[in-house]
Amino acid sequence: MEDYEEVTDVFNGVKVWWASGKIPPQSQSISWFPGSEEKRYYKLTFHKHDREIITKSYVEHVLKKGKEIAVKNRQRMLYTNNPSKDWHGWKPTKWGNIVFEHPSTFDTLALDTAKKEEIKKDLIKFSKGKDYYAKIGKAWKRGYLLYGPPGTGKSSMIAAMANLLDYDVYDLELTTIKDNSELRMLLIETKGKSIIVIEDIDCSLDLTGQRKKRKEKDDDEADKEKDPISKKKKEAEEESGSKVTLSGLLNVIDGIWSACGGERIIIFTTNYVDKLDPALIRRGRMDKHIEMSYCCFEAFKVLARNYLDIESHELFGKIEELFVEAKMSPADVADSLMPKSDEQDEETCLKRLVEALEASKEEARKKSEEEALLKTKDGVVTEG
Ligand SMILES: Nc1ncnc2c1ncn2[C@@H]1O[C@H](COP(=O)(O)OP(=O)(O)OP(=O)(O)O)[C@@H](O)[C@H]1O
Repeated sequence: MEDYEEVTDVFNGVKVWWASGKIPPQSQSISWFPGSEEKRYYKLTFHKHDREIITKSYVEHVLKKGKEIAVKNRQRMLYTNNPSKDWHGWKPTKWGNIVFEHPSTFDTLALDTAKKEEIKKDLIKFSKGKDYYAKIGKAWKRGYLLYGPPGTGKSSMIAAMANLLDYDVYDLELTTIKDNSELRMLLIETKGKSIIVIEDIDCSLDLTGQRKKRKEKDDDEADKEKDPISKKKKEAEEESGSKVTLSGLLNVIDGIWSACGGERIIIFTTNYVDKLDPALIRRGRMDKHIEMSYCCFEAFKVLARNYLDIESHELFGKIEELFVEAKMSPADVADSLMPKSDEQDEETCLKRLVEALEASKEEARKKSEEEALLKTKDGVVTEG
């Protein structure tokens, strides 16, 4: 309401009158904060015989609606954890934050429609589950594991989830956390109505190997030197000096953090789901596993609508055929579909995609031929 504005409202058939006003500052001194002493107020007027309904229900209703509107209008934040050397000083700096404005939504996400609906329903059920979680005696949290090759939309999915639920996002970078107690301090500081994301969990730390037996570990060392992911992991670990362990992470997820308030979603992403320790991703911890896979024709149609504003085209038939064998990530499909200049029309972009799909199909064919050849060779060697 503007200053000195008057409005009427009707609640369960009862009419009330609201007026806004303000009390000017008492002192005339110059303040660093202009308007800080000015007091705004609202005056509510109603008939005497409606007193009971107003004091018992209406005021409560107004406060509840007010809170809902405030949540809807609030700016959502993207938090990232600062290295612990920056945690001290005149203001708390464990988490740095910027306004979260990622445009991805479930409408713009290229994904099988049934899968999309299932995920949306799951999220909405969770967000409305306060009483249910209290009734069954479980912490109000839910874990998701998003896995799939690079560029299949894992980050876009997280943004779409945050936008659907109006949650903040905490992007937790494990490699800059010194040890388990720092991890605990960070997670305790997160607020409700938030999504905590640990991206590329397989690369963050050597979380996967912690539970292996010593001997098995030693045997693995030689292989690790050859494997690029293990090598990257080892380098990250050595560089950061982080001592966060798998058991530390699990303790925080299951333990103290669960007990201190609710409505948190935790998401792990990985490109290599097979490499994760089963303890990390078992149901109960990661309640829902979502595979983000290569683009299919249905997902392509969403991208064509987003990028070119088209629902159909004569090239769609050919593109549908090519998607049966070609393996392209939605990110690569999106790149082909995006006009690179004003002269490029939908035809040019679709033709570019057809070429890319044909190249990918050819690559897939060669690969399977090579694999078949290797299998035959193996057979000959065994027989010999
Ligand atoms: N399923 C999708 N729907 C819509 N856009 C997508 C999808 N997948 C990828 N994209 C597009 O490709 C870009 C990269 O995707 P994104 O970062 O979400 O992939 P990712 O799976 O998180 O990749 P990485 O594993 O490399 O982190 C996005 O900015 C988006 O424009």
